[in-house]
Amino acid sequence: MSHGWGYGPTNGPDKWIESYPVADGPRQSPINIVPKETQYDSSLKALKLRYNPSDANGLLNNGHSFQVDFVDDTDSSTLTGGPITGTYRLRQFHFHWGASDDRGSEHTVNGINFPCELHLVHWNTKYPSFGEAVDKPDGLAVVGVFLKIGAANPRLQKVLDALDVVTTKGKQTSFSNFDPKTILPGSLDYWTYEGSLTTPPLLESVTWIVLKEPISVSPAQMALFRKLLFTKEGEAECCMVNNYRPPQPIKGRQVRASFK
Ligand SMILES: NS(=O)(=O)c1ccc2oc(NC(=O)c3ccccc3)nc2c1
Ligand SMILES: [Zn+2]
Repeated sequence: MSHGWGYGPTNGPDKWIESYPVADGPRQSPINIVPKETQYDSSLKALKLRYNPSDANGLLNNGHSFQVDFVDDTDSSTLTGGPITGTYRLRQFHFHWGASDDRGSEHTVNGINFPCELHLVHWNTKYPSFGEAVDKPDGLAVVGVFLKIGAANPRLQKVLDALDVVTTKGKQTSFSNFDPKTILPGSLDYWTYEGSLTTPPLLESVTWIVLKEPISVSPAQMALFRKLLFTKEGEAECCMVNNYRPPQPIKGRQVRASFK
């Protein structure tokens, strides 16, 4: 790709392999989850998510999505239990969404797309930093949460209300005192499998933990995501929509379920 990767016809997911050959590797993400083909594993532990709202530290339009960053220099916001061993620290969360409510998620369930998917990105503290962890097979754990069209979700509103000042690539704004646990569903039942980052560099370093229960989002709230732009201030505007990679080949991987 002569220019940076993206989601358009000339730099989108089908082109990423030109610069990132791992794109057709053995453990790529996302995948289509077929519940009937998953295996219940009674040895899987309950997820333990312990987040400190004061670790929230800004909101950024990175040109591919927007992310809420977290201070990750102590174990104050962590993921433990679940399918992982040890302690993983929350670094950021972000979303993927569609141009319309019929698509936008990265993972699918029985081939069904959701309009949006939340990713909470954690790194393994057996490594000194995110940068050291990002290319290790057990380096990252990402919790994926589906958003399903329904009633407006008041817990999302604080995040969505911050978007109007970060519409263009590179814009950031202060964002603090936010507990990501408030945007998780009531049940923490999950599917888990070994996968990758879903955007370049597509590193095969992610233990995926996809929650079975979606959270709600209203059409009006989805419209707020779609007011963001992929482009910088002053450039020809390109709406930030369809920033999702389609499901990738399972290549013999087992998807385990934490629930019957
Ligand atoms: N869609 S995804 O698979 O969850 C996914 C995909 C690609 C990602 O790159 C990063 N980088 C940082 O967070 C970062 C953290 C600290 C410093 C620099 C970058 N997180 C990612 C998550
Ligand atoms: Zn993501």
